Amino acid sequence: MPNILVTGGAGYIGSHACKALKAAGYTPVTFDNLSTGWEEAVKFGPFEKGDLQDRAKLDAVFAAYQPVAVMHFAALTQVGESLQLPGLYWRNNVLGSLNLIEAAVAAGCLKFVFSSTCAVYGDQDNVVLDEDSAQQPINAYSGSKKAVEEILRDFEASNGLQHVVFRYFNVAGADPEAEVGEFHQPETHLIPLILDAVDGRRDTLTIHGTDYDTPDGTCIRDYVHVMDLVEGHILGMEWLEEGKGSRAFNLGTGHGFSVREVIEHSQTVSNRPVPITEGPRRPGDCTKLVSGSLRAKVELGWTPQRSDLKTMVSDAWRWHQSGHYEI
Ligand SMILES: NC(=O)c1ccc[n+]([C@@H]2O[C@H](COP(=O)([O-])OP(=O)(O)OC[C@H]3O[C@@H](n4cnc5c(N)ncnc54)[C@H](O)[C@@H]3O)[C@@H](O)[C@H]2O)c1
Ligand SMILES: O=c1ccn([C@@H]2O[C@H](COP(=O)(O)OP(=O)(O)O[C@H]3O[C@H](CO)[C@@H](O)[C@H](O)[C@H]3O)[C@@H](O)[C@H]2O)c(=O)[nH]1
Repeated sequence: MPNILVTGGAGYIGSHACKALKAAGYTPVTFDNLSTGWEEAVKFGPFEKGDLQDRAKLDAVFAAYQPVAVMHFAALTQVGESLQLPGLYWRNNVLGSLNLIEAAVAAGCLKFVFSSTCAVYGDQDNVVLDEDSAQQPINAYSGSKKAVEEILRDFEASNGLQHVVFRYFNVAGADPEAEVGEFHQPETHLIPLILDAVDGRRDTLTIHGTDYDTPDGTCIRDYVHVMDLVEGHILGMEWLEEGKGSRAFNLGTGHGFSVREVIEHSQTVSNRPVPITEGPRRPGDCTKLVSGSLRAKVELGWTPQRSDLKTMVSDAWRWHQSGHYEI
């Protein structure tokens, strides 16, 4: 089975990608420093503990496993933290990615799949966000992702690095078999926080801002199921294997849900009330992020199967109740 180097394979999305890669006939080799990930989540292939900034370790891993491609999920991902600590984000996400890209090119591994974000488009109200939309990041996190996209383009020009960039909208849900799921410490993502409030792990869910220019005053996001998202990555790998060249794809459903709508669905799925508190806006948040593109569907043949809100919350709830890595 061909090896794929999966950076961030101990994290939320990377661990689901490893499961999908194994099912598709690849061996996922996880490279992760466990800064926000969990060794218990590495279940589907070998684990190499290491930091993206350790070039010698990266070179050794490329030499040992001879991966045919890289899937690069490893990053720091909290918008709020990136506003407080921009240097940390630029160093970890940009210098770390540059190191990885240089190591891949040096090893002759010229197929690269990168986790970017719809947040690279910034706060563009009433604009359809397609892959050609202007990129106007409003925080260091999304700025770091835009920078890595640019680095990839430069290494394509210089070394022929073929890359697929996926700009995710809000990733949600969990493996329906609950082998892996979402667990961040601290958690900042809406759905797991709602479920924590539902089952008493926290007192309340604070709604970050109720005065946005949206129908119910709360932010709107486009939620996509993590299993659908990682299936998109398998299609992205096949795209590169078929020599179709570098391309950027949004991965979202095109349907937006407000924070209050997500809370309502969570009450229905869990059949329990969600205790809420209305709080101020969270710095760095955009009002509305919804994908306006069918490119992944049309060109990759990506057909999301589980990305309706009820299924996403149900799968997250099942995982939530099955026990976490850290117990
Ligand atoms: N979760 C979302 O909704 C979302 C949306 C858009 C984009 N993304 C992107 O998807 C990717 C995965 O996100 P996630 O939600 O799974 O995050 P996560 O924190 O669960 O996983 C990230 C993993 O990367 C590892 N890591 C971080 N820095 C590293 C370094 N320097 N060296 C080695 N390993 C390192 C962490 O230990 C962790 O296991 C990230 O690149 C993120 O920016 C996520
Ligand atoms: O306790 C909470 C947590 C979140 N929210 C709101 O819920 C929405 C979604 O927030 P969250 O789940 O934290 O996701 P985002 O901040 O939208 O960011 C995610 O989605 C982005 C793409 O949209 C990615 O780039 C990021 O990595 C990923 O964390 C936002 O409006 C938040 O203000 C609350 O109201 N209360």
